[in-house]
Amino acid sequence: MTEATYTSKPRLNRAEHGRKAAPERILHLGIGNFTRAHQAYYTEHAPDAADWGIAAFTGRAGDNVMLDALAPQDDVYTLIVTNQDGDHFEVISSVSSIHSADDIAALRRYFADPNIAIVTSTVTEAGYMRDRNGDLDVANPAVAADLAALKADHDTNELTTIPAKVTAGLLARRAANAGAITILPCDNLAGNGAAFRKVVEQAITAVDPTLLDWANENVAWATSMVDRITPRTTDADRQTVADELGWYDEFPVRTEPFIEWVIQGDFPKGRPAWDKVGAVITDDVTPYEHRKLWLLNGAHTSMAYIGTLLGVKTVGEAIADETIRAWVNEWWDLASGYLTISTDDYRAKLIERFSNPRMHDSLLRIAADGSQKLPVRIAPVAKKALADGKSITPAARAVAAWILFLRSHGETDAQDAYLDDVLPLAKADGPDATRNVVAYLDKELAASDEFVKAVDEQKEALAAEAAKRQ
Ligand SMILES: NC(=O)c1ccc[n+]([C@@H]2O[C@H](COP(=O)([O-])OP(=O)(O)OC[C@H]3O[C@@H](n4cnc5c(N)ncnc54)[C@H](O)[C@@H]3O)[C@@H](O)[C@H]2O)c1
Ligand SMILES: O=P(O)(O)OC[C@@H](O)[C@@H](O)[C@H](O)[C@H](O)CO
Repeated sequence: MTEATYTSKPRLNRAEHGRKAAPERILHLGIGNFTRAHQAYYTEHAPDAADWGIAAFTGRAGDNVMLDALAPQDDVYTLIVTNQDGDHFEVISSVSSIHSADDIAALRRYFADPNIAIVTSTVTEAGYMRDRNGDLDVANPAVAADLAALKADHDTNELTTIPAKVTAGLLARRAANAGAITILPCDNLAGNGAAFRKVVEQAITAVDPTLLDWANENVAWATSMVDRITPRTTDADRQTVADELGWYDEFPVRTEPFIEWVIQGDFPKGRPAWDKVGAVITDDVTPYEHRKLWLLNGAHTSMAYIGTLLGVKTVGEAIADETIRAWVNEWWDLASGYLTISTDDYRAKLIERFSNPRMHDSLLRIAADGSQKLPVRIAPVAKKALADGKSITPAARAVAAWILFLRSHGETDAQDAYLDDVLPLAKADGPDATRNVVAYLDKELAASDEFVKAVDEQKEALAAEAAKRQ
């Protein structure tokens, strides 16, 4: 790339390039690139966009890069849609403000505001702070500290975990008599509404059980399937914006043309007319969630580890590799057997999306937090296949690739909220080593000799394939 000159351009700003900030009625937890390409895009395009602004918080303490980058440009940013034949640009203005994950006082104020109608989240699977049974992980020191602090003082500002923060927010909403609210998770997790509800209700029970009745009457738990592949921002994206639009945007976001949002739930205080701009409102989101999570995300997760082991860097390169593509198809054949909605066009579309030559989606982005992803993307299908006597090879291959990835990249590129737990397991040797690491993902799978043997076989097969390619 030629020398970057984007910082020499005038800064993107709301007054010149965007819309006036809309009144804040949506509270978002965990703003990242995906929120900006997806929920903020739908809200921007809704016919009632002028009535619905998003007040967003970063998800984790210290994750303030986006906050700092967008503040000098009034929280507006450039969305780059990567069409096959060129880029399409637009300025998104629907994020009215961004706050730090540490600003618990501000979070409380928003929850206590009766104008806030909806809370959305993209805090990653790890942000739910669940244990292996899907319960709130009270053994986690951060969770335990938050629950103790909030129990002792409902006004404490020393909170770091999402379930405790939401509990603090709901306590404030009850105290302010601010009325009903919808909580609408947008994380890649089947049944994200029920999963989020479970950990928040368990936090409430630990902190102040009297809040449970209030929450039952006032919180509408929605569930959603979200889809739009959104890679990390690069300097090349910043330069493209400067060259094509003439302004300096420190945090543009590049995404694909495809977009989907399927929502199940009630909105007692209203919602933007997202359905007028393509969002699907349904009574049963489950089939859509399984299709997306198993086919798209399951293939992503498999490719992330297999591809990295075989020296491939992006999704586009992985799907172009004949061997990896054949393995993805094998996974899709297996998973499709457990879906209740059609997959033929969906699979063809996925190949097209993964192959978009202008998207450079890094496998390492997708490889993050495998300890949280394999249990929801791969394990459910593996268990069904075992019970039905079907081939478990594609599922075992994904698990084997993750173990080998941790062994080879655990100290370098692997990012995982639970790395301290899984790395020693993955690196262990001995007769029960594979069973123990599989047990971290799923106890039922670990109890299956057939599955553990298949993972061992796939570890050998993948290592041989990697050696062949060197
Ligand atoms: N990028 C995509 O293609 C895509 C598509 C569909 C869904 N999603 C969902 O959005 C989430 C975020 O993806 P992104 O691309 O915006 O990532 P990002 O890195 O741009 O932003 C991640 C956000 O999540 C927060 N976060 C990360 N780990 C957390 C934790 N353990 N607890 C609380 N908050 C945490 C960060 O603070 C940040 O605000 C994904 O995990 C996924 O659930 C992403
Ligand atoms: O966002 P994650 O980390 O849960 O998963 C990584 C990718 O599989 C994911 O971001 C996809 O790109 C996305 O789910 C497409 O809609």
